Amino acid sequence: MTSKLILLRHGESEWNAKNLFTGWVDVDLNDKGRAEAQHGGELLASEQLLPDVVHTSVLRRAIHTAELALNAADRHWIPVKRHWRLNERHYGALQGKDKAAIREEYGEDQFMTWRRSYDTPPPEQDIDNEFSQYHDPRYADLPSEVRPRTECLKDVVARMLPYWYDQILPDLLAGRTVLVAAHGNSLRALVKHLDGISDEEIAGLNIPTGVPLVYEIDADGKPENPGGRYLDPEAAAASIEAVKNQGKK
Ligand SMILES: O=C(O)[C@@H](CO)OP(=O)(O)O
Repeated sequence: MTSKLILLRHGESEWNAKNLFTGWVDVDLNDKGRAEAQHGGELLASEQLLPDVVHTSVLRRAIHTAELALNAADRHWIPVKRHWRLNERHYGALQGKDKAAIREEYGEDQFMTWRRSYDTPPPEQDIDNEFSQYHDPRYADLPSEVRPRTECLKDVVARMLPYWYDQILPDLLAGRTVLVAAHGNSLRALVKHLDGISDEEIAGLNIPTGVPLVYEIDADGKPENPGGRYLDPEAAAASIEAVKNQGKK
């Protein structure tokens, strides 16, 4: 028996369009992002991939993407589970900064190390910075040492995996079709785990906005179709290219 796992990165956000490092800043979708989310849901409906449960982060760009996609698939009524462990990577002191300006100031190597290396986090963010979430009430129950001030992808894998094993995988093993609406880097962390991608190779993997990626998960929690299947491969390729080139003027 296999179950269907659908990964959906949120549609374009206001800060994706402005080329700003976002991380845990709670930025909303723009019009293009809303249209992408709706289109993602239409693709699900046309393939009869109908989620039984949805897991999202606690950030509105993922929450709204899930709502728009499920509405388009007529599945707006399914149970929702939200958790900070699915949040975007915390981008530390880079949150709110212009990607092209950072690339210019620090050079391509440092810029790409901060963006895509597996284990080098950006500098820590001051907890009183205007783009810090340290005092945000939605994280009030988290012990202060768990509230990130910066994260590399390795940190995201470590905080995301307990949620995978405790919440998402049990839904799949119960035979449910599961939608995970999340973020570029939290989904890179999950895909790295599912496909067994090495720490080096994961640097080259980007997730497109708003295009469902479907895995068939077996009874051991492993994909029967490694790499998954994008429901709109052309749109996925175009969006992957755009994500890759962020920060280039
Ligand atoms: O700014 C961010 O939070 C992420 C996702 O939009 O960007 P990047 O692709 O550079 O990791």
